[in-house]
Amino acid sequence: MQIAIGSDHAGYELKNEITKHLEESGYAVQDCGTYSKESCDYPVYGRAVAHKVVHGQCELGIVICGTGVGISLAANKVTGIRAVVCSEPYTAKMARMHNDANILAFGARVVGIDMAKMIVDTWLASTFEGERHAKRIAMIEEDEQKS
Ligand SMILES: O=C(CO)[C@H](O)[C@H](O)[C@H](O)COP(=O)(O)O
Repeated sequence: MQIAIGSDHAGYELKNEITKHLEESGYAVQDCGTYSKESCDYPVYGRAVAHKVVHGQCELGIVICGTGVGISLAANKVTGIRAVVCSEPYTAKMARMHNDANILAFGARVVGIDMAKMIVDTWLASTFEGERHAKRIAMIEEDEQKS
């Protein structure tokens, strides 16, 4: 599976750790930047990961900033993206099972490396349940088309 990953400067080091973890777990990772700890703007990287996902170059995406908030807001501006901020595995699991989240976000200033790995592993191991949840996702998509 191809996974797109991106971060701003605040998430740069955690992005590298998570990339290594994903590759060791057998995933192919497309790194959308940033590529240093120099201060930069999270919308650039949230958008880049979101485009990889909506254009089918990657099945899923992971975005990291200080809190996960800014970069997920940016990703969610791209039609078809459902990005969620998760600080623990339960929300990550439900975000896949009920919300079919196609981008996972978290904050490098919020979670440590071990928690981040648990969040990522749980999210990737979970699958969308469909049924009543599919109807609700369709409602969100309908609203997206209207706005
Ligand atoms: O968007 C954010 C806040 O929700 C992220 O945490 C950013 O990484 C943060 O704003 C960057 O802050 P900095 O003071 O420029 O390092």
